[in-house]
Amino acid sequence: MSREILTVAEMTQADRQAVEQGLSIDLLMDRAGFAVAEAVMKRFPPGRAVIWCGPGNNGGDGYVVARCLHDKGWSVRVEAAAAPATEAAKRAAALWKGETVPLSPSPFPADLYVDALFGAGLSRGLEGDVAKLACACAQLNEPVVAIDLPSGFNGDTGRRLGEAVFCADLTVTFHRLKVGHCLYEGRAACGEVVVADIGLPASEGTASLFENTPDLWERHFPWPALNVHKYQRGRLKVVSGDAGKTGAARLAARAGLRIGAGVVTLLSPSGALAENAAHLEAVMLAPFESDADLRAAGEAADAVVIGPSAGVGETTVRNLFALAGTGSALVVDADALTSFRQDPEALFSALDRDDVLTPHPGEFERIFPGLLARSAERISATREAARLAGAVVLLKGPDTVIAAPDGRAVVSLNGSPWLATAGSGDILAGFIGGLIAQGMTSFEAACAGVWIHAECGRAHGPGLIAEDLPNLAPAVLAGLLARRPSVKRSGLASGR
Ligand SMILES: NC(=O)C1=CN([C@@H]2O[C@H](COP(=O)(O)OP(=O)(O)OC[C@H]3O[C@@H](n4cnc5c(N)ncnc54)[C@H](OP(=O)(O)O)[C@@H]3O)[C@@H](O)[C@H]2O)[C@@H](O)CC1
Ligand SMILES: Nc1ncnc2c1ncn2[C@@H]1O[C@H](COP(=O)(O)OP(=O)(O)O)[C@@H](O)[C@H]1O
Ligand SMILES: [K+]
Repeated sequence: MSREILTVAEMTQADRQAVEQGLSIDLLMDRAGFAVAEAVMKRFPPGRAVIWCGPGNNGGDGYVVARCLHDKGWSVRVEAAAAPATEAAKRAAALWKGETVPLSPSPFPADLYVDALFGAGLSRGLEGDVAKLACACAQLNEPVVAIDLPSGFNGDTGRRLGEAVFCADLTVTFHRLKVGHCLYEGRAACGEVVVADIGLPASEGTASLFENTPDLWERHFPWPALNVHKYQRGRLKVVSGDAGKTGAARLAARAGLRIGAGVVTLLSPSGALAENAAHLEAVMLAPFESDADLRAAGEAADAVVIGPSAGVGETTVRNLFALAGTGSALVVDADALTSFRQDPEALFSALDRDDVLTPHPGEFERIFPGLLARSAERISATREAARLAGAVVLLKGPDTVIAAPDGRAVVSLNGSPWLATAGSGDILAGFIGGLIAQGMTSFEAACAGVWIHAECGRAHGPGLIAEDLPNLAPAVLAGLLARRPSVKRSGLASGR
């Protein structure tokens, strides 16, 4: 099942629906606290726990955790930042039979700490002793478990509400992931994230944001038919830069071939032909002299990647216009984006809805100046960018976001810093181009490309360089193929 990511308002709505359907807040709080205690007991041996409780329902959950852990033999100390202020929290606190002491700004010695101060709906920064404790919390060697979200973060943006924030090794949230778990810095502060089912009614159809998992796109993955020939597996072309700047395009071309495009051709300026020829085997090579040549090449392709080391300037602008007029879908990356920094509108008017822009934040700023800074977070910025461009936009980074002009949006959670290496974005462009060439729709190809790219990065880990990524794709693809229910019937499993 694909995982929905909710805003705080959507979570409140789910909450309200549950109450309307007769579920009591006390029952939900009990289940929430029990789920946190269960997650704790699964990971940590019994010992001394300090529970930091806030005045709201997040604190209410904390009193339930205290009760559950105490019942299981833990030695529990409850520290309250303020007296319980909601009716449910008051009742939960009353059921805690142990002592409750005022919050200490420096952590009392313990084996484990629970941050039950504030949840994802927090609207202002931490202050006073709570803020002091947050700073001390960062220095703790013992595990910290956050209920819902580490306190101090905005659940809708992942941004800190003030200077001081808590950080955790484990975060247990309820019903669904919230945006604040998925975007940095909130994401970095969460540690492992567990989404506990507390019996809220399913909100299917209401969320407009999803985690990028194969469930979203694997039904449409372009596995080859048994009797396919190479041209039917898709024709991808990649535009090379001039002599001395050709490696990035070759990386993209190789990635496109690895992800399954049947025929991949590097379109090379004549002056770079010898250099490219010296480094290519299965990837084919075709020269171009003019934008008319490129137009003809674009007509005979299913997808074209333009941008990796293409060169910034008029030539790339002309080349993009030539390709944009053809029937092939474009993946517009790197220099092809930067070439339009003076006139992004010209790029947008040349694009179709099946084209994909793949900027990193620097390139994003060049073609959508100020948009990231004036948006609440990168998801709304990417959605707006897709609407403005009339194309799929993929904003790269540790929390890559993919958005379509119709408002669909997806966040990737499987990336790793090993991907932050020169040329890694070129491989991603090639993966996406290769999938589009095979007939996948552009939004799904972008999602699948990002997911596979990240899985390759994880599979390799330390020491990864961009050249490694295409060679890691076969194992990731094999894993995807094995998930396919009809894999035996397709004949692909046996390789017959
Ligand atoms: N959704 C669900 O289905 C379920 C949700 N559950 C749980 O409920 C939690 C949400 O509870 P919540 O709404 O009571 O919010 P929460 O963060 O506990 O406290 C807000 C309080 O803090 C106060 N306050 C705010 N900022 C402050 C500051 N900087 N410094 C000091 N005070 C500050 C603010 O006061 P005010 O702003 O009015 O002054 C208000 O009193 C959620 O995270 C989850 O754990 C579960 O029980 C199961 C079902
Ligand atoms: N810290 C990180 N965690 C996860 N992914 C990252 C991180 N930093 C970069 N990436 C990913 O690595 C790739 C880098 O692409 P890009 O910046 O275009 O590099 P290049 O231009 O060198 O190819 C993108 O897919 C991006 O999402
Ligand atoms: K919390």
